[in-house]
Amino acid sequence: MESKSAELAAEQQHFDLARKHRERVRAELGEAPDAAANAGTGRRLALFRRNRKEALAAPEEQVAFGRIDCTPADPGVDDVFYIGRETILDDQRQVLVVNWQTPIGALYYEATHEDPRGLERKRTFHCAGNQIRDFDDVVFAQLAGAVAALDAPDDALLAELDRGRTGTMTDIVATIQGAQSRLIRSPLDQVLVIEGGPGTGKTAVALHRVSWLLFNHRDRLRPQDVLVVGPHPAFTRYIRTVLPSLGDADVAQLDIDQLGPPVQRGRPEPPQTRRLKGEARMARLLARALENRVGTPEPAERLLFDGAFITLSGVEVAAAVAAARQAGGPYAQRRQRLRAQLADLVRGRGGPTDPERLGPVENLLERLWPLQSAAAFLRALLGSRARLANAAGDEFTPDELALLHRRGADKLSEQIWSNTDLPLLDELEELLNGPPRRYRHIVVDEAQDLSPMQLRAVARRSSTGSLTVVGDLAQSTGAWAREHWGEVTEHLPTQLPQVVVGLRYGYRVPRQVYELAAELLPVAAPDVEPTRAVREGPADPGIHVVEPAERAGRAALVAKDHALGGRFVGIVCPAACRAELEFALHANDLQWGRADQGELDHAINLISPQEAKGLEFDAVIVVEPEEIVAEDDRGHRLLFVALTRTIRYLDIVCSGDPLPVEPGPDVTARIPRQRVVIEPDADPTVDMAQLDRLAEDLAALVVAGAPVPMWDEVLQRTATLLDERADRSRPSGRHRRA
Ligand SMILES: Nc1ncnc2c1ncn2[C@@H]1O[C@H](COP(=O)(O)OP(=O)(O)OP(=O)(O)O)[C@@H](O)[C@H]1O
Repeated sequence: MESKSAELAAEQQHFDLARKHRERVRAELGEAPDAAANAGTGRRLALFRRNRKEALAAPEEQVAFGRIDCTPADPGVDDVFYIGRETILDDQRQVLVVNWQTPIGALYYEATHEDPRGLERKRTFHCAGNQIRDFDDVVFAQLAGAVAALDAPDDALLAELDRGRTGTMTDIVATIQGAQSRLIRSPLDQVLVIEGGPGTGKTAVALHRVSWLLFNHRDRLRPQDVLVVGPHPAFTRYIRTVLPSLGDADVAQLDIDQLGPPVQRGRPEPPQTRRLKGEARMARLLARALENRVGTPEPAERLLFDGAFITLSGVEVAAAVAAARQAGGPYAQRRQRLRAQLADLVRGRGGPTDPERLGPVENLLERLWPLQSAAAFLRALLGSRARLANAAGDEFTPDELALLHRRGADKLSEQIWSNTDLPLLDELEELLNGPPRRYRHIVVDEAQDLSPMQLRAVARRSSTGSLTVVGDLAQSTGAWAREHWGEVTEHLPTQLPQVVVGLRYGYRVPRQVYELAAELLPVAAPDVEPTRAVREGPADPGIHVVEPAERAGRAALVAKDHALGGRFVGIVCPAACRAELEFALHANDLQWGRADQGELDHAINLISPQEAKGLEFDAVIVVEPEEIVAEDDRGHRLLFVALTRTIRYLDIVCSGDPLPVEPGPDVTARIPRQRVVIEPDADPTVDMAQLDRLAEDLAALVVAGAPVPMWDEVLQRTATLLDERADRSRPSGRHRRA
């Protein structure tokens, strides 16, 4: 047998050769002459070359991450394949490296001791750039006695998971696990629901599935045919570089609110209204309300053309309206049809034919079938009790209609919309003008929280019914917290089979942290199976129980400590503690990123528990779990989400119960995880300049977070929050505002 150093040298020779040919291709793509017959083709060729070139791995990157040795069909003939991000051929078109997306690539990920898939050996390379440092072998034939070892994660995976995090997700091509690979490669023509606990790789799998589908269904799917929908802007920013790094730059990635029209947002709403406006029966209410806008003709319609009247009988106009009502298609298209019929009637009576002279027809049309925009229509509908009642049918009670009713802004341009208005506007847009741009495959992440109206907005963008739906019922919160996937899939296209498949191994959350978070599961989601954490963390969770007045200062100090250690930090903070925390960060001269503005670009980032969904950090500080639990009807799930955002360190800073699991005794006593002991600082002293800066920051927050007409409301709410805080921090209440 060859010595390891001889083998390493031979492997390095292969890596060097493959790299040489990859660089040859790069040079050729840069130099290829413009042989196109015309300018359009030339542009397309140039674009193709640019995309091809951008898709090539960087010159310093390793050419392959693995190698498989197949059992040779002919004895004496080696069947060895190197697996990498892209296929590399030499100048004789001999394959030096095989793309991970090919069926041969699948063998690398999916061979197991139980089913070696015809492999003798699987080799994993450890490299610095294109320089091989070492490799590990799994020799399948020798595994009979060492099966258990395979259950443990391999070194390459552990090294990848230990890598420090930043504000952007990276691809996992080199370490895709068998179960993940099978989901990535499952058929295009289905609604595939990928479920699994936090950090099982659902998002990563869904994105790699997009790349795999694009590669393997080139004939049916172009990058422009795929849409990825995420829960909020910070998530979209977090995942945005994965697909481009896999060579698929042109896939649309939007957050769910971007599916609606671009209107001014930020209107708050009570939970019952949010719930009601998300229901599917709202679609029927809108459709009826729109049909109700169609008018009834007079018994005789007299139209004045150039000084002479033409009379159309009410019966014939009503027949034209009825025909337009019954014709299929969107409102605007049926309006066109009515216009044409009215013009025909006028022409039949000797009226003008020139469209320029058909003003009276336009007036009649506008009275019978008024032109509508989605926003103007919805503002008028929600602002009128009578219109709501007329459209309600027997589906809404008077109390429900009262929840929907609200006074609209005086001008449409000043209207502020809530998030639950957006799918209504989108629905109306389709009723008025027809379907939006459609896609052949759609990925929906964090789908467990979407309302039926939001799911309808996704479904109407699907031209084929092919979807990848990603989520976790144990993390389902908000007005539409779900218990079963059927509650989600019933609102999605049904022409293709619907399949729910689970991922069971947790790659993000260290064992110690997951065990703590999983104590919530019996209350949060009793039917959900816990995941199996694949690795240990560097430390037990730190529990800091402090006086209320110290809470924010302590959280800021813990964050600072982690940031100084070079870690990417997320502070998950309930709304009730947000202001005090911003104050404390400020007082400690710490800069922070704001997830509510889609920013995760600082060492320390401040996020709400709702915004935490889908994100991850090296170190997470969860502030006041009791408040997080109080923030949602499924508050234990919200806390579960918050606790499972860390890839390494977790700290809980609170003055109440660090793990409010109900029913049960105070858990402080039974948590043996007192890792961090930071001596509490004296109250931060604040000078006037600091107060000015704080005021400026607050003003900037208001300016960035809400349009001008809402400022009063925001400030009033802020005052209420401050009053509440003052009550809690100073029981005497002597500093309360008058
Ligand atoms: N096979 C793998 N190799 C390396 N890293 C992996 C692998 N699978 C998952 N990860 C990493 O684990 C982390 C969690 O993955 P991901 O965000 O996709 O999980 P998730 O199931 O969507 O989590 P959540 O439900 O909390 O949003 C990410 O950092 C991801 O890169």
